[in-house]
Amino acid sequence: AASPAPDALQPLLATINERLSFADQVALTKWDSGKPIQDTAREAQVIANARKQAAQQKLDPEQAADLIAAQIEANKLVQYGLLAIWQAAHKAPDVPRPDLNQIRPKLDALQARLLQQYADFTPYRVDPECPNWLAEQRASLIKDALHGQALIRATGELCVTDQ
Ligand SMILES: O=C(O)C(=O)C[C@]1(C(=O)O)C=C[C@@H](O)C=C1
Repeated sequence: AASPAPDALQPLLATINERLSFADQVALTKWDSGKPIQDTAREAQVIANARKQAAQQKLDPEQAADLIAAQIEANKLVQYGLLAIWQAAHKAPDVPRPDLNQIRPKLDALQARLLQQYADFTPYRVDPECPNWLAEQRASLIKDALHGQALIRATGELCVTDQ
């Protein structure tokens, strides 16, 4: 029988999903401000933080950077998708939203946990069952097509299928 998913996977996916869920709030601030979704300087800062944090967590800085880069790509995928929907509708949801400078510290705050959980899962990335575990556990987190695609993007490099 196939081996069950390691305990390290579920918390990692929960944190990946938590980070992704901030994309909706970020997109609303960008709708309001008209600022571009892409903020290259901020991305460089987030990734530089990941490299620094990796050193403290027995994690290869390049792998930490790659993981966070995938999270940023997934975040933008949600934002572009939502902005396109709101543009077509000429309106965005009328819900209260924090400022971008209140959301960014929340993204920063979960990053150490995300990297720790990634470090804990690292030995299982090469397991031949990894893609099956991922497919199974992702399914329960998907709330709609857009966020589903983004979660697929966010976790697209978690399993190492050849080397
Ligand atoms: O902070 C922002 O402005 C975001 O849109 C969030 C985020 C991220 O995922 O960290 C994504 C896209 C930007 O290019 C920079 C950072």
